[in-house]
Amino acid sequence: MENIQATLHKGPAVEASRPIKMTSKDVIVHYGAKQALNGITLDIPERQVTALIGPSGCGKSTYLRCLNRMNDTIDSAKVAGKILLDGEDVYDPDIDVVELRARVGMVFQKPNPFPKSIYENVSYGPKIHGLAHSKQEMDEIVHTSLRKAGLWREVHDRLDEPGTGLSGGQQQRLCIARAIAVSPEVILMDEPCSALDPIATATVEELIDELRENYTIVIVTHSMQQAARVSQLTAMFHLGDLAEVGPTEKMFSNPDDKRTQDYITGRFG
Ligand SMILES: Nc1ncnc2c1ncn2[C@@H]1O[C@H](COP(=O)(O)OP(=O)(O)OP(=O)(O)O)[C@@H](O)[C@H]1O
Repeated sequence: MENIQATLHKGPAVEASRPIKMTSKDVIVHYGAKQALNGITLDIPERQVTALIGPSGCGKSTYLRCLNRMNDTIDSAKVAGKILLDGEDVYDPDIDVVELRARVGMVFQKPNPFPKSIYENVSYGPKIHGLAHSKQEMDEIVHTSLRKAGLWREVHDRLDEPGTGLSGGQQQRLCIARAIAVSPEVILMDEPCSALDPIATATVEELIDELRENYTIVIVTHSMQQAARVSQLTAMFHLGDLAEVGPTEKMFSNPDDKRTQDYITGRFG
């Protein structure tokens, strides 16, 4: 616990009055007969990093996937309850899911660039969403996204080379550039550093800290040091329940719930 306290982010703590970007109310998820989430009610503050922590199998990824309806792609998954983005029900039948996933983008555990050039990896989303009307506009989007993802300096002279030829950390930042290219409001990250070495992890963590200026970020992480370093709000999941949510500093120094206390001191998980 002392170690984690030493790594706590020294930036501004979560502001009590921060506007709420996404809200979930009583979210229940079943995979077939198995219940994975038991009724999650959680507010995600705008332009902050919210970390989802908890032992393996407690439902963190399931919850994350509800936020942009990625669970729709799993046949056995049934989602109940409400999830609102700026007050709008993301499960409303009139919602265009492709549009929703542009507004609420996702970065996965394993970097997954398309087997295409660096340029095409970033331009693909803007192309299908019709965001550029000329080659010049597309170049601008691609270059800006790569800059925001902290990758421009490393790749600007080889945009035509395959994205899969980059290092793991660069590939993950390429995936972040790809998410940024369609101007998302929220970026969901499911253990984005678990396949990366410590140096690439530090670079991605610094990037997450910069990105929160413009984007709302929700990150699933197994690393409590990472949650402490990058997030302002931490939500602790346990066996499909939300055990506790609070400012990261408080969660790692003085949690209210015994399950959080036990988890962060390594008693289980
Ligand atoms: N596609 C699926 N089909 C059936 N059950 C699933 C599926 N995905 C997850 N589950 C189950 O739902 C529960 C929650 O899983 P989930 O992956 O959300 O947890 P997690 O906290 O993200 O775990 P981890 O930290 O190990 O990634 C687990 O019991 C898991 O086995």
